[in-house]
Amino acid sequence: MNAIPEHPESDTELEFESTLRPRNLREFVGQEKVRTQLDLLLRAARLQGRTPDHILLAGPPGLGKTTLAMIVAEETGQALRLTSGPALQNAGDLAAVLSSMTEGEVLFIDEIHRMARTAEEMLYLAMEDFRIDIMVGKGAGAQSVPLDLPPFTVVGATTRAGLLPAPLRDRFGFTAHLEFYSDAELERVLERTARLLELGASGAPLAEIASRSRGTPRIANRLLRRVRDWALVHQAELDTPSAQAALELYDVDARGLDRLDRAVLEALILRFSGGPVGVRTLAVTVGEEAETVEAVVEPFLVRSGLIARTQRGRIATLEAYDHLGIAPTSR
Ligand SMILES: Nc1ncnc2c1ncn2[C@@H]1O[C@H](COP(=O)(O)OP(=O)(O)OP(=O)(O)O)[C@@H](O)[C@H]1O
Repeated sequence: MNAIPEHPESDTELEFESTLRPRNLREFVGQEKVRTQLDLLLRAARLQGRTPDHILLAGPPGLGKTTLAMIVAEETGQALRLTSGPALQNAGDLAAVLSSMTEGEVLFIDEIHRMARTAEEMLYLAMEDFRIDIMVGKGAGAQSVPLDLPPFTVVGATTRAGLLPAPLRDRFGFTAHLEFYSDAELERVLERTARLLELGASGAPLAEIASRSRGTPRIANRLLRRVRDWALVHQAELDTPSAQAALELYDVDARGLDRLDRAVLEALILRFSGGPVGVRTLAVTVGEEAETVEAVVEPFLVRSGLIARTQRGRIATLEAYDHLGIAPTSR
């Protein structure tokens, strides 16, 4: 299991995240291209006095999708409604949300790829024509009653854009592909967080944390908090040795791999002779959900050059053997 979980788990973690969220596009660090594209889209809508087009945000967890949805609402001066794919398990669940939307509101649907098919079909119509058909009554007497909706903007977020059916993908006027952050960008995220938390830290220790944060702001902020705890308990400065000691304690290695990443790599090398092997088989071997391995572990390990995707499955690279200190001759 992850020592530093990918998703916020406790109320304090959630509260911590929400206090750190940038409130507008200027405060949002990195993702230059997406920021420029989004800024243009919002400004054009404002100039034309209309609601912005629907927006799809795609990318691994913790890169800022929820934050961007909140920024869209903030920048358009509208309220944000939050729901998620798993909460929309039938058309009725979605109808309840849509029928109470007011003009211009922003509807954020997290994990939109996990909606039920019937809800998805209702959403196509709502996004395209701002209309839904509601079933009233049951059995032979059931009737479909059309309901007009005011214009609104859907912001969908997904870690798996490929799983969205094409008709739904096509309803979005703009798809933003969020990329992992560079170490320099993460350092800027951490500088901002350190300032907001009044930690008085800058420079080298933040660079150390940034380089172990898997290109992900959520992880960077989380690790900073663990380092702060360590420095507090040991009555030490929040400096580079404190950062190294704290991160070692939480099993985050010099390249940012955590226990789950290493378990996947070790399984690939030791149990499957370096591959090729399917990602689902790897997930079962390490006792983790396939979706977590596919959406979180694999993109990071591929980006780090430690595993490669081939047509026949995943293979460990020489760098992976090197990183784990295993001789490639054991292949
Ligand atoms: N570009 C950024 N600049 C500064 N902080 C950021 C940025 N992106 C994300 N963060 C911070 O990282 C944390 C996680 O971001 P967010 O919840 O928006 O990610 P997400 O992509 O929606 O993740 P998930 O898909 O798991 O819900 C938040 O605390 C947010 O403040």
